[in-house]
Amino acid sequence: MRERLLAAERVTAIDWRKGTLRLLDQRRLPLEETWLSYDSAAEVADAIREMVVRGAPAIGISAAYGVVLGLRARLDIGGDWRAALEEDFRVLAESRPTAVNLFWALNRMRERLDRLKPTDDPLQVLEAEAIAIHESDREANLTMAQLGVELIRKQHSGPQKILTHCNTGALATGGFGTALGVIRAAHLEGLVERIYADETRPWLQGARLTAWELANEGVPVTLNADAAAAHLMKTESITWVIVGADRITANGDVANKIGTYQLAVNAMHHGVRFMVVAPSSTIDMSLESGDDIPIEERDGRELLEIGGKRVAAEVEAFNPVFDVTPADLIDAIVTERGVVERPDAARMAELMSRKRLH
Ligand SMILES: CSC[C@H]1O[C@H](OP(=O)(O)O)[C@H](O)[C@@H]1O
Repeated sequence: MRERLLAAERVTAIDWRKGTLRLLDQRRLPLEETWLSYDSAAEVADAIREMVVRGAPAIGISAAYGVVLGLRARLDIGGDWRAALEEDFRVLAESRPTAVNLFWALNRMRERLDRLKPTDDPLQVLEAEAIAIHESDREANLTMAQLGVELIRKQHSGPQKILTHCNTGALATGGFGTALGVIRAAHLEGLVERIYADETRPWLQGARLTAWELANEGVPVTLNADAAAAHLMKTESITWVIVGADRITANGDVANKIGTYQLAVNAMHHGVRFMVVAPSSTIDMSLESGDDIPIEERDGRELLEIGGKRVAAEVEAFNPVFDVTPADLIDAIVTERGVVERPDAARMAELMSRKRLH
């Protein structure tokens, strides 16, 4: 399956080449494929905040490259570059609050800096670390894709109708995707009859990104309004809801795109299995439960406007962009360390004690 997934790869969102970071501007997809170049940590922080690049793992990977850009600038200036670099770490850490992959990546870059030997070339070492973070995420996605397909096969044979939310594909990660990586692999294995993609208001990651990724690869996909998801579960024999995550806490609660929680409640009601797919860089064992996860609220204009054009009445808008699904509504969490079925604190701790499978 690995080889077929690699052969099927069409899309990437992050390009690090000869010391320059280029990001595919996801605000313009699917109508325009525009790449933007970045030369500083502050610019990368802006790109994350403005969702040029989005998706928990992709945010972490981009921030890691942002640290390298900051380091190069500080070294060029000279002086106490290590102290000056703290400003770059700060602006990157303040870009978005919920996806723990951002903080995981920044901590990993900081730890690598702290292990520098006097003979090391800081720029070379940090660039290698950022590239390793990027490549490790792609590898994790390949591993999770295989584990997710095995989980589907364990419950169902033949083509399935699967519903997914937001975008968890190559655009949200270092490649292949998390939930969408499982869906890609399931399609390659003949396990997909149809994918139902929630449009995912207000930013429309499903309508603009997931539908685009899947259509590009000939995966049968139908776009549906978020409000149609429960009706689809009731009338269309959907067997799985498969989603990503932005932060998973020690007890297995999952923060993900707004609308995920109501999908899980409806999935429970309709006997649809609920799978979360995320690398262990999304797991935050320092938080006991989902109650502790900071939930990002974005500008209400994302609700009041579409494509920059006002569509709503002149009213206040409430725009939290994540919600928390309790562990007891989740059938399985798939990571590159293995699968946790019926997640709880003990099972999450056991998972995190395991080595990565790749
Ligand atoms: C591969 S996880 C992607 C995760 O991130 C998305 O949020 P956003 O588009 O706001 O960055 C969404 O929660 C996805 O599940």
